[in-house]
Amino acid sequence: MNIKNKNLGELEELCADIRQRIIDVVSINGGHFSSTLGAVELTVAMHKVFDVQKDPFIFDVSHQCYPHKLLTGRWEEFSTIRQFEGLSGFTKPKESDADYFVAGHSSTSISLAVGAAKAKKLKKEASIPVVMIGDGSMTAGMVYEALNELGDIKLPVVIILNDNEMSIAKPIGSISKYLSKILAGRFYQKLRERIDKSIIQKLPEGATYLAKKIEESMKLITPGIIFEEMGVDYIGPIDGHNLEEIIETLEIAKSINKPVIVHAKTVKGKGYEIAEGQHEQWHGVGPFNVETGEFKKKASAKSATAVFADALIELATKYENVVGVTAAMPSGTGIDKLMEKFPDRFWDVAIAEQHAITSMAAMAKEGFKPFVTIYSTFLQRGYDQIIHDVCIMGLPVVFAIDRAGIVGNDGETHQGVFDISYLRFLPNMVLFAPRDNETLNKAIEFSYTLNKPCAIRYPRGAFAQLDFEPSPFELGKAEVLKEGTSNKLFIGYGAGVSRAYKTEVLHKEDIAIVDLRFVKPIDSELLLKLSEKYDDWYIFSDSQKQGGVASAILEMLNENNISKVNVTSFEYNDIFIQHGDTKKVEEKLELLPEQLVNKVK
Ligand SMILES: Cc1ncc(C[n+]2csc(CCOP(=O)(O)OP(=O)(O)O)c2C)c(N)n1
Ligand SMILES: CC(=O)[C@@H](O)[C@H](O)COP(=O)(O)O
Ligand SMILES: [Mg+2]
Repeated sequence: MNIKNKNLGELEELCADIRQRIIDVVSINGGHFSSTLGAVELTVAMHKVFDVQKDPFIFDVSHQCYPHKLLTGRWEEFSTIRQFEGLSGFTKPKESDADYFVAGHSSTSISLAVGAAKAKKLKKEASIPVVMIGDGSMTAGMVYEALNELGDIKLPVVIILNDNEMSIAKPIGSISKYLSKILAGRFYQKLRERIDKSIIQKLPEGATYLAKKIEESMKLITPGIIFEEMGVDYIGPIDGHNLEEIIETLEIAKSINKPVIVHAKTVKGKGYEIAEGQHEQWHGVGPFNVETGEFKKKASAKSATAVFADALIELATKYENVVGVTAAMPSGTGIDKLMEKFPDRFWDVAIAEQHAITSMAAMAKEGFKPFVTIYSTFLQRGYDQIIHDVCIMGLPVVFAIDRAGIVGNDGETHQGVFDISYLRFLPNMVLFAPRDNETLNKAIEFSYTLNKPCAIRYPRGAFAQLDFEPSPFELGKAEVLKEGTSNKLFIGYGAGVSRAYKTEVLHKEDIAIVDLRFVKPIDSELLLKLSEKYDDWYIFSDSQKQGGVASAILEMLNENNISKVNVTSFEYNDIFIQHGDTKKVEEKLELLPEQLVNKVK
């Protein structure tokens, strides 16, 4: 859609249409709602002032990119957003040239802009990267690594800081307090403008030293001093819903040919009154009734997250040295309940996965039992910290890995499929997984007794319930759930156990089922014994095949010179898994029990 020739009134009408389209579609499909509604005017202004054909438009996290999708040829297709084989909920260059990069994890945008600006300069292309980043995403370290270089090399980059005073939950830390102070202090901005007009501009020509001194002292009352001191100009705060003000400001920012932050104050959920303001539940939503704001799907079974949180509350009540963190996902990980009950022992550290891990490593050294509660996908951010600060030291940090396996509509940036592969080869690390709610309780109990780093994984949503008696975990011990009369053996890990079980039920033969429980250390004693009885092994696990559970089993068999066993892995094979309803995605991957049973046959 070319909006360059539209006047202010037409652009305002367009904003209203965009909002309506978002409300209509997200109320049916679900999606990231309040962030995207709050970014409508900023996005329209970006498209008015910059040229998406030549200026990289970079959306941080990109969960707020729906208006951008609507403005770049995806108005009709928007009804498929986050659906299987439909539009992605995030930016995705394969979907449109207007999407500069895939994003889904936060705080990468300014680094991308720095790289893009360097490239454009070398290629002698006239182009200005434009970033949109939220206040929550400004808490992560990568942002400051990028600003550190940007303020030094001073390439032209326009950073729109979309400040709605919210992360998913309430924002945490001194950066967010600082930004709020700026928002409260528009007075200083006015004062600065007045000093500029009444003093500096009236100085006689040649009084550059004096002008510089006044300019420097004014920085002390400049709202964005922290950015200015880093070498990046600051303009703001402006009203991020006032189209005229935004367009004017972006024109200035574009013209100065230097790195600049435009600080815009916005309201999350703007335009849908029920969601307006600081309401965490409107960040990411399921289908809802537009009239009443009531969510349509009620959770039926208790989620693994809720089971985990209750188990941890019990543990923390029993043992005072139990502590824990979340990196900006308090409700997503269930840690909100622990922060409420034990405010001195559980923390939200903002979007700072690396810091979360290393700070908990130190707590472990001091004799505490820390739980790093984190989504599988976001644990990737803290990989060096796991190795360098936890595993080398052999510290008893528990990684409670939520959203393991396919997460559904968020898609490839958020699937929790790599954790086993990237953790399994780390010395000192113990990896185990519960198969259902009862064994999740047992897993948490067991984790307390381990004096080593360990990781427990569990899925998004609820476990399928199984009827097997939950026995306590014992280090490196698997469990035979059922013997069989055929020569086949089903081995499940975590939520894979229930898939193995469902497949067995559909099969005509009587097949043995083992819950592996530990992928590291693996129960070689039991598996070697089973190799005498069963020749065809099938591995069920919600994890990447390469380096995953079947890999661990094959390594063990190879080390023990067992060649008579055929191993078939029903893990994900070397693929970034796309978005959509989990069942549809699994069907496409041919991983539904009714599909697996045919493969086994
Ligand atoms: C590395 C990483 N950690 C956590 C998240 C989960 N997450 C997605 S959006 C978000 C909040 C971002 O807040 P902000 O940037 O202010 O955007 P808003 O939704 O307020 O517009 C969080 C924590 C993520 N995407 N990436
Ligand atoms: C954009 C982002 O990273 C989060 O909002 C994420 O989509 C939350 O996922 P859950 O819905 O699984 O908590
Ligand atoms: Mg925000």
